[in-house]
Amino acid sequence: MLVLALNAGSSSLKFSLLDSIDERQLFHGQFSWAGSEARYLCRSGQEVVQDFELEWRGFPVALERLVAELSLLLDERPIEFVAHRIVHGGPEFTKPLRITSAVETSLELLVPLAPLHLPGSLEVIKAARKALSQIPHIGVFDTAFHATIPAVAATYPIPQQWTERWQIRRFGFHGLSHEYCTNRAYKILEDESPHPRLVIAHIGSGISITAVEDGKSIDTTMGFTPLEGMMMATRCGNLDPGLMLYLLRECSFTPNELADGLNFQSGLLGVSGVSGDLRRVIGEATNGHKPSQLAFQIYVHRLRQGIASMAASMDGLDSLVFTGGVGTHSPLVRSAVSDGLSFLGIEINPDRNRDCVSDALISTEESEKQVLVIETNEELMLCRHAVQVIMEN
Ligand SMILES: Nc1ncnc2c1ncn2[C@@H]1O[C@H](COP(=O)(O)OP(=O)(O)O)[C@@H](O)[C@H]1O
Ligand SMILES: CC(=O)OP(=O)(O)O
Ligand SMILES: [Mg+2]
Repeated sequence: MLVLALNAGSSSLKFSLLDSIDERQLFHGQFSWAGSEARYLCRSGQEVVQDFELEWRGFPVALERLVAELSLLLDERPIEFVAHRIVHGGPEFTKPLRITSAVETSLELLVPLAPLHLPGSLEVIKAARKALSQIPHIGVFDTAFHATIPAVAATYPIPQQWTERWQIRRFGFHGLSHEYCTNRAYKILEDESPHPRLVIAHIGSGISITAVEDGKSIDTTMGFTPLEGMMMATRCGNLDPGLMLYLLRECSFTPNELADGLNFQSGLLGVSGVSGDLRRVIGEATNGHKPSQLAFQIYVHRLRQGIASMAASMDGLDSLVFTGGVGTHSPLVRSAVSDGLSFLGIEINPDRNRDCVSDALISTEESEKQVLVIETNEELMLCRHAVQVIMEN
């Protein structure tokens, strides 16, 4: 069966066409949300078979064009179902399911919990259900992998009545990526130890670091929303809640202004004043731009704290995994972060780190803990979960 997997993130929409039988990825590409133009590559394995530009007039146009291009390339072999990554499932959705109009309506209510993600996701779902109306569409939730987080790590220390009345918990995100990396790391490390305790650092536009024990998520740095935790591209990450009260009460911010500032104007962009794209921040920092240098330092400082805190949740770690756009492609970030973690028994080999083509081990032979770089594959997890839903129904 051919499955179209659509992964709507905060900075991009990635797509893959997979054969669910042998899990081969026939085409893979991505649109950038930013700008008025979208460019994508269709890949068959590593070989670029299509490379063309689209005029960006919203996702519906792009999707129609994509479906048309794919059917030509597939020689009319039909797409049999679509799997959608949905970042927030809230308390209601903890398992993958078939998307109906009622599900869409429930997801609209969750938009305030993931304002950077769900509006784009809903646009994608609506357009895809229209363009491919005859086939099932399955929603797979980023939050689902974290349903195993125990109360001690999932509960905020706020009045219990609030927690119960508004079903508040630390949900956690990037579940598809953490799940993929868990399976992949276990496979790579199978000769080393049977059930290594993993700290998985997913570092992309959004960042979450997860503690995985016996294959299960037991703690993670993102919480009720994807705003908690690390400093991100445009998101602030952890703040003193007292600061938000101060900004609201004393500095005449409205809740909407605060939400906009913390989601879209903070993080790397906010501190550097340059960009949320780490490559640009590093470029400016190298040229001596002081705010970009500070942005990079805070970014790394908080990543070290996040990794160490996840290790503490498991009484230590056996292996550290870097993944996500930055984790996979930036030797600089991996070495800067690891340099401050020698107290955890982490030591990376500079040559392996620099030359690494993932998936690879980059720790030294002497390092007490293994450090891996894994190229995540959220689209494959989307396909697997969606197939399960189709089989069960
Ligand atoms: N070589 C690199 N060095 C630093 N950052 C990189 C590099 N390659 C990609 N990135 C960053 O990765 C981010 C995208 O990560 P990704 O996980 O693909 O994003 P998304 O969160 O949209 O899924 C971009 O913001 C880009 O800055
Ligand atoms: C949850 C989240 O932040 O996702 P992304 O990194 O894809 O924006
Ligand atoms: Mg992503």
